Amino acid sequence: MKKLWVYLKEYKTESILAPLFKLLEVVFDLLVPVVVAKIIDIGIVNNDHGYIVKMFLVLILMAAVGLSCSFTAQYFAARASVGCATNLRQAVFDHIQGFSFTELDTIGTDTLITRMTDDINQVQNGINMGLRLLLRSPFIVIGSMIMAFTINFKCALVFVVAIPLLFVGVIFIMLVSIPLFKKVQAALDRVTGLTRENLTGVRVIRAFCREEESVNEFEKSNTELTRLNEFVGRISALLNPFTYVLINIATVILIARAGLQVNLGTMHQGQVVALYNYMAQMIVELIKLASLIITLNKAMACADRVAGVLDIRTTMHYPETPSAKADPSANEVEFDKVSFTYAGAGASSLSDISFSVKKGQTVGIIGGTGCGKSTLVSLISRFYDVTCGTVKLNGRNVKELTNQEIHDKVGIVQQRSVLFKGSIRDNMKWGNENASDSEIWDALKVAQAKEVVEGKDGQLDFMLEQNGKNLSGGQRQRLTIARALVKKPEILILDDSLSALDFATDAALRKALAGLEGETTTFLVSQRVAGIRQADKILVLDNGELAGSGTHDELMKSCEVYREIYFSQFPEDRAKYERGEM
Ligand SMILES: Nc1ncnc2c1ncn2[C@@H]1O[C@H](COP(=O)(O)OP(=O)(O)OP(=O)(O)O)[C@@H](O)[C@H]1O
Repeated sequence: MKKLWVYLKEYKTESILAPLFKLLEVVFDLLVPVVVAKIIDIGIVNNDHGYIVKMFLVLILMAAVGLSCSFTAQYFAARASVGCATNLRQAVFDHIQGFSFTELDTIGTDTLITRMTDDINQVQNGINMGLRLLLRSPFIVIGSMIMAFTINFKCALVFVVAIPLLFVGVIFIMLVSIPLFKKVQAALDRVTGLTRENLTGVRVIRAFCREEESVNEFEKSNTELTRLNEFVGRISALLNPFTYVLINIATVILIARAGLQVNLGTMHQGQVVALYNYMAQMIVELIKLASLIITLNKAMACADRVAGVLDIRTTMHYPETPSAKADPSANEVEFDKVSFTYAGAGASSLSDISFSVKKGQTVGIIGGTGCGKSTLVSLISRFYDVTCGTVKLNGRNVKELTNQEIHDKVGIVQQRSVLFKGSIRDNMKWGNENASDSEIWDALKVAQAKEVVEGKDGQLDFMLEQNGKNLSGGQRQRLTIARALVKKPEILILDDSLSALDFATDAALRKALAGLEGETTTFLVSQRVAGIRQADKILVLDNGELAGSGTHDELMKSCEVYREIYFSQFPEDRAKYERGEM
């Protein structure tokens, strides 16, 4: 929580001026009953029209000055709250960029989205209301009490009893409702998560006719959110009847006492009206204070959640400068007894993996679903830190390399093709921001995406929509491959990223990759033997373990897991193999 004050400190002047102008407004509000009392006790009692008109003009002047103070306070409060929320949103966004995949997996994107949007909006609202009303309401309440004392001591004692009782009630309800607001925001996370999952997977939902199940699941979460909101609402709503009952009892006692004093001749009617007005002002302010407290509770619960994101420290640290020199004679990539377990997962996804790859080699990685292929390649670009063992690039532990160095060296095309809103050129420049158009076209040519881009209006200037949704799946894949090629990586990883390509394009792409200038080391993750058969080295994974490594021919002889994968895809060869013909 303390962390968030830093963002408000930048708006120190506004944060001081907003309540200050609000207090000025309060001074005028508190003087109104005194002026009204004078109109009654002097103007009306003496039938002095001149005095009444004069005081009436004073009232109008006070209202005008009060209103300008109120506008000015609103202006400063809005500047401070919006500015603080903008800085906070930026800071949270920047902080999230530093998270490793482990932190992102652990906290989850849905809650991050809610915290960056709804939670920060609630904080903004809380700051705005707090700056304007947090001082105003108590000031009016206490001011009314003081003014009541200046009018009549005995009657003012009613205020002295009523006000502490009201505060106790308000604080009690506040303490009960704060933890509940956190639960509401967590339920909102779940609704956001479901909404995201359902909207992004809407095509699959329709294809599997799962609309009804989706609607039911959403309804369940939504109802839970409503139930929690209603529960918190009911508790918070207790504030209003509680304050009303107390204030009305106090008013009745006040009028009874004041009436008695008027009869005794120790008080004027105008003073009774003034006391009643102070009591009425207190009611309005206490109701405002009650709803302010609800808003502030909500804002504090949300601020806690936002601060929770800022409190997360990344577990992955990169050195500022490389702490060792690359050894050109060493293997390009080397895994030494590597094991890896995802945070929070019970079982390890990779166990005791060792292999080495020379510069320029093509490595195929094959294995059944969930055997650890993507996990293995994600360790090369240090998306995760190994649990045991070491991953080396050119003889250096990846942990000794700077972030920039790793990302300059390794180009990875992931299973899911992600493109961003913007022109094709902008997307290609993610690979290398200084890439010329001709370098981009070269990469597009290798990725078999040249024709795709040539067919679009404006070619490299063609605007992609969010996630590249105005392209087909295959077109997206080719563009993501081109994007990785633009930076001319020393190590290129294609993580099952040729799956949406037809056979002819797949073959042409592989040929083009093989003909790349320089010595690119390529990792091809595939479920299809045909896709990796020509590789210099094939790694066969089975349930997180390395079941074999070697060329296709070597593995056909030595690795049963590989043979089984091969025969499942080429069943006609099984008989030949059994007859010893291959
Ligand atoms: N972020 C994650 N958190 C926890 N477990 C994960 C995570 N990602 C993958 N796993 C688990 O790690 C194991 C290996 O997953 P991985 O994605 O590497 O498999 P894969 O061989 O690439 O599968 P596929 O061929 O289906 O893409 C699986 O059991 C999976 O459930």
